[in-house]
Amino acid sequence: MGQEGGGASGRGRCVGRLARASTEDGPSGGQFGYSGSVAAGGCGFLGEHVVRMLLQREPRLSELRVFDLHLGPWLEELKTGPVQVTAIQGDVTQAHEVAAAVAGAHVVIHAAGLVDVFGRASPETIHKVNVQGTKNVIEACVQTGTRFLVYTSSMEVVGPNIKGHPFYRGNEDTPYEAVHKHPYPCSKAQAERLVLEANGREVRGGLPLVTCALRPTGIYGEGHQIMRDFYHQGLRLGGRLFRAIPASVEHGRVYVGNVAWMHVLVARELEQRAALVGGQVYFCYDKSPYKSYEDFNMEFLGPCGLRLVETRLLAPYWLLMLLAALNALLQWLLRPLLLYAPLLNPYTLAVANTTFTVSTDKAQRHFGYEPLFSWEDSRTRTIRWVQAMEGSAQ
Ligand SMILES: NC(=O)c1ccc[n+]([C@@H]2O[C@H](COP(=O)([O-])OP(=O)(O)OC[C@H]3O[C@@H](n4cnc5c(N)ncnc54)[C@H](O)[C@@H]3O)[C@@H](O)[C@H]2O)c1
Ligand SMILES: C[C@@H](CO)CCC[C@@H](C)[C@H]1CC[C@H]2[C@@H]3[C@H](O)C=C4C[C@@H](O)CC[C@]4(C)[C@H]3CC[C@]12C
Repeated sequence: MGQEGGGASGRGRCVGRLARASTEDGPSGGQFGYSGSVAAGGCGFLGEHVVRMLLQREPRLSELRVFDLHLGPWLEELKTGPVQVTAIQGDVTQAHEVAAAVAGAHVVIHAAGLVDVFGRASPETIHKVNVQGTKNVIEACVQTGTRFLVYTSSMEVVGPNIKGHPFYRGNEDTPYEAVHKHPYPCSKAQAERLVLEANGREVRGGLPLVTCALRPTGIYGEGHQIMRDFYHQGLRLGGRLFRAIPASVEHGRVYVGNVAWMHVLVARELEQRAALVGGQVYFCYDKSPYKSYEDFNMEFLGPCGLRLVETRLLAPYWLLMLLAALNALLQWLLRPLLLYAPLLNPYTLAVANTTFTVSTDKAQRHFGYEPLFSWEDSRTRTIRWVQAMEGSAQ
């Protein structure tokens, strides 16, 4: 699955039936049927799976608009199918572009966002894309009369918090001291609140908006950039990765296909179950095992030839904290000259080193969600994807 930000097409260029978002030449409300959907961020890691899942598993769908800042070349292959797929290059921070893309759609799945816990983007940019962008999506629904909105939130809206409190097999009602300091979780928490508060707002035509938020834990699967990074790092280190986090720290993970399926299902069910689902949050879950972040990655990287070397004596936690702090300092010092954004920083270390796992059936109870992919399927698909990567150790 392609997910590189750049995509093949530059701003304003076309892939398939493609439009540049604008209120003048964008899709018009009358052009699309009742079953039209918008997948915002539809060319990202999760977004691509959502797009493909909608096309495979949503029989009522007649038209799909894929809205993204960077369009992927893979959209080309979708134009031959029975559903009318319109790729729209646009920016969620531009209200008029969002409104043009949303006009006349039945439902919007908003998975567009700036996912950055490494300090690549400024806090202002993260806020603009994740918070202002979400405001724009909500206002577009209200102004154009789109009634159903599914927002991709994140586990980080809850935690882990900076105090390192464990969230062990928690659910949507588990009390937890959510403390947001980092720009990314702050932005996701604000955006989620906006989406939930918008539930019940009157949209054009007089009917109420129905919204909900899905909170994935760490997503894995085909197209996962960080998995790719770890794999290449392991190859560079002679087929080894070094354990940095105790195996006892559990990190919640969920397969991308199941996260996509949950989005498609809730988008379908929002209309019939508006009173129950509207204004609700749901963790994304499946049967993936509870493991540490590194042990979980080894489920895929192990069969691809990498091994995890135990280094507790070589790398005690205080040393990791020191390295993370050093990385943060270097990032700040080098900022005027270059972008230094390694995986390890005080925030990522805290997230990786704090137990955060969910155990819930809320999505099953509210809208009949069952994981589409078993753990064995999810694992096999992810391993095949890693093996197919160039430079495989196999
Ligand atoms: N990856 C995870 O583990 C994870 C976990 C929980 C929640 N999430 C959430 O899921 C969503 C998707 O994440 P992902 O991992 O697929 O990230 P991603 O970066 O692969 O996808 C995000 C997509 O949004 C698009 N985008 C970014 N800025 C935009 C803008 N200004 N206008 C229009 N499109 C824009 C990007 O081009 C990209 O295609 C995000 O909202 C993220 O917060 C991800
Ligand atoms: C100490 C390192 C030695 O191997 C390991 C560092 C791993 C970190 C880079 C990742 C550990 C946990 C990840 C996050 C988590 O899976 C959930 C997320 C939620 C989502 O909304 C965005 C991505 C992320 C923050 C994810 C990012 C990478 C980790 C911090």
